[in-house]
Amino acid sequence: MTAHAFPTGTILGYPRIGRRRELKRAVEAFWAGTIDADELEARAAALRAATRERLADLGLDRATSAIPESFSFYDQVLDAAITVGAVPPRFAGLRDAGGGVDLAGYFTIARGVGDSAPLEMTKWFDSNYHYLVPEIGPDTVFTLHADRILAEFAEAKAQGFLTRPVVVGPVTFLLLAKPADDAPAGFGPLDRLGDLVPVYGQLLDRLAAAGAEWVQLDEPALVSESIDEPRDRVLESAATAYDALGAADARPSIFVAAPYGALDDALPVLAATPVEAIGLDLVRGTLAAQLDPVTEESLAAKTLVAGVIDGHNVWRGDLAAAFARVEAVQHLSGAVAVSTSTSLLHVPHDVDAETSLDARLGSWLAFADQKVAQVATLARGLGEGRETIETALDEASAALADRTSAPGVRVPAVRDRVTALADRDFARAVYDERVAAQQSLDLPELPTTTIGSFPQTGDIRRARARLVKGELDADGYRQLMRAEIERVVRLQEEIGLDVLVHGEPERNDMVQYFAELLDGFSVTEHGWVQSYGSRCTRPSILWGDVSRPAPMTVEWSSYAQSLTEKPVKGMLTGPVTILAWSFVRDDQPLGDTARQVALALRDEIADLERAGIRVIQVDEPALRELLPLKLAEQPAYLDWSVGAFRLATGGAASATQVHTHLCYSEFGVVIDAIKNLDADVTSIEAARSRMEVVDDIAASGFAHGIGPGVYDIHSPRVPSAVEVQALLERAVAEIPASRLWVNPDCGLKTRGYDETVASLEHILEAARAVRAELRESVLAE
Ligand SMILES: Nc1nc2c(c(=O)[nH]1)N[C@@H](CNc1ccc(C(=O)N[C@@H](CCC(=O)N[C@@H](CCC(=O)N[C@@H](CCC(=O)O)C(=O)O)C(=O)O)C(=O)O)cc1)CN2
Ligand code: MET
Ligand SMILES: [Zn+2]
Repeated sequence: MTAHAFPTGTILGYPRIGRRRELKRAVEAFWAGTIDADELEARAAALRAATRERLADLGLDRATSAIPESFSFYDQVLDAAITVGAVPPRFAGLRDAGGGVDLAGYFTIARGVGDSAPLEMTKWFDSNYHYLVPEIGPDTVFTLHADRILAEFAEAKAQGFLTRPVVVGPVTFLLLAKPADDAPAGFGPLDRLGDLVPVYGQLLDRLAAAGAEWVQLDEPALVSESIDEPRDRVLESAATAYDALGAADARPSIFVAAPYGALDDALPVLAATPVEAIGLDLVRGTLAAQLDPVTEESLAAKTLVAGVIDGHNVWRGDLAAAFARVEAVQHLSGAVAVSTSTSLLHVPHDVDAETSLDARLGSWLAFADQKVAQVATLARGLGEGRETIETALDEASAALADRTSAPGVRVPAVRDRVTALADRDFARAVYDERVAAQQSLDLPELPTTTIGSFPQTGDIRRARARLVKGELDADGYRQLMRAEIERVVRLQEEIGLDVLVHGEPERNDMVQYFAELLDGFSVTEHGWVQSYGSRCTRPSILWGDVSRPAPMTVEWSSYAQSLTEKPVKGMLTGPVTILAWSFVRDDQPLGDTARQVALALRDEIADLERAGIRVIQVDEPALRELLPLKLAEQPAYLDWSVGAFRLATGGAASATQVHTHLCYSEFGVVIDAIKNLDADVTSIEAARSRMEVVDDIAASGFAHGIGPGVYDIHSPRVPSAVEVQALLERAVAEIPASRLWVNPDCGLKTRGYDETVASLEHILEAARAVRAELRESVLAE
């Protein structure tokens, strides 16, 4: 093969949802049946074309593979699964004559249909992006379906671009997969590497024939030590895969990207393979101080793609330091390129779209477009000399200095309160004492509840949009939300739930809502970031010291409680999750910031108690997400994160039942941390993995209340009562009924009312049936 020069500036990927969420709207319109597949394809193609032009305008080269083809209709891991033909048998009927699946079929695998549950969804490394988990068994037949990848490359070519296809690499693909249901014990997807790699080989072959000069294979799994596979085997697999792929004659040059941290011992392994370029995350990782001579020699012959612009955060940052990092890499290889540390998928499109943002704050920020421009600047410095970019470096340094001294960044009263904290602030009374005090709640066996949100209807969102636009005044908005709360409370009473919620209609998002009410945060208007599929969030920006000027939730919760005799759960988002789903200041340890947020929540809990709220849930769905990928960093993280939760809840009276909620599975790894949260009741996601997690819980000795989810709220499917009953029976077999709660996997905000009511009714029916079974078995004894 001919060696191709790598472009001097590139990015690992770009947001695909569209500057105004055009893709979300198109995809949802297709699901709703208001546009057909051709129309959806046309809109997606227009979006891709606009993205390429934009990236070229921002300074990425049109002709040298600088622009990545990183589009996806739903998820890049699902795309890879479809590309290699890994369609689970339950979806075999969706395949066409050639074995591929069309767009409708693709979405069906993502979202489920009838009795066929969708692929499981879980967090993509330590981000708030969710991927679909491929299911691989011993019999999965890998066959190439490259039509989409080839079509997008050809589409770019016709537009006058030579782009770089991006695909999840084979090792990461298998490491992120789970064994198919019928796989024998001891089987792991990685066992199939030898069968999968030839299909990637065919893909490279086809891309070369189409004229691709470079292809990017993303291998973030090589960075993570939190992977259920011995490290030796991971490294061996990387060597095997890239030796094999590299050996082909007809192939594009291979760029292996390793975002989300340092490659560490995987760097020598990749260096020893024939791949032409390696991407290093130099924001999270640093270059190893010492590399062995063989590795040094191999690296000298490769292109090193220096990921120095942070793809995971929105700060404009220290551009001069980033450039120095690029220069340091030049000691290793004569061929160095500038890039982002990760795909820009995690950041919004454009700061300039934020016309209401404080200008001073805006000058400290860089969203995707600004980051692309930063890459282009550094690439120019690399090619033409540092002096040609001196002004840009100085301007970034000045913005950084301005940030340090701006009002609100350091508030003495907030800092003094954190400094004064003592051990007792992190602990409640012992659990048994709390259980006794909470008897007054008078709950039945297997108490039923929901996770907090009820469907966010178009009416609710439109009301909020009108409030923002000034078409509805605060009082009118308040009346509409109160009407919604009343409706939700009545509905829960009719269905027969035991612990009610107010339904969270007033929340645009469970983090943004609090960010808008706390000092130290700012929010954006258009700063959308894809969370999963068509769902997006607008992460808030935590730039200063955090404090609570006034109560945030008391009015809504106490109104809901005034409507019913049943306990209404107060609903707060926990400190770790507020941090995880915001863009957080990087000028102090996260743990310090977490304590500030925790104190604000602690005051809110005290106010809720005073208002007569007896059950309070503090959601921490992101506890697992922020767990560092490197084992050595995990204990310190678990210490500050668990500490922040305990600080937030530590002031609650014994009679107040503190709940927490976590979703996105893999609880095994954080089960001790969950225990240490010391909540009275913990609800977790379990339905999509059919209660697998119950084994982990039983084995861990977890001894507080636990509600493994029985309804997968990410899918439009309504589970039958029989199905829910089977899940509950599985749970009762492992967990004492006295500690078991019955609830969905997560909040219901993305569901419609019809599905919600039907599903909750089935859940109640199943709970009653299992309660009856329990009574019978007691009588029988
Ligand atoms: N931050 C965060 N991260 C999270 C989660 C989460 O809830 N929050 N949950 C998990 C992921 N799950 C998610 C579940 C749902 C949504 C979701 O529903 N997002 C909504 C947007 C939510 C929102 O911000 N809503 C706003 C703005 C809504 C909106 O789009 N308004 C329209 C106007 C209203 C209309 O006419 O419909 C507009 O701006 O154009 C509001 O309600 O006020 C969406 O994609 O559609 C996102 C993530 C993990 N990570
Ligand atoms: N209380 C929140 C809700 O029900 C928890 C969501 S966790 C992603 O929506
Ligand atoms: Zn949840």
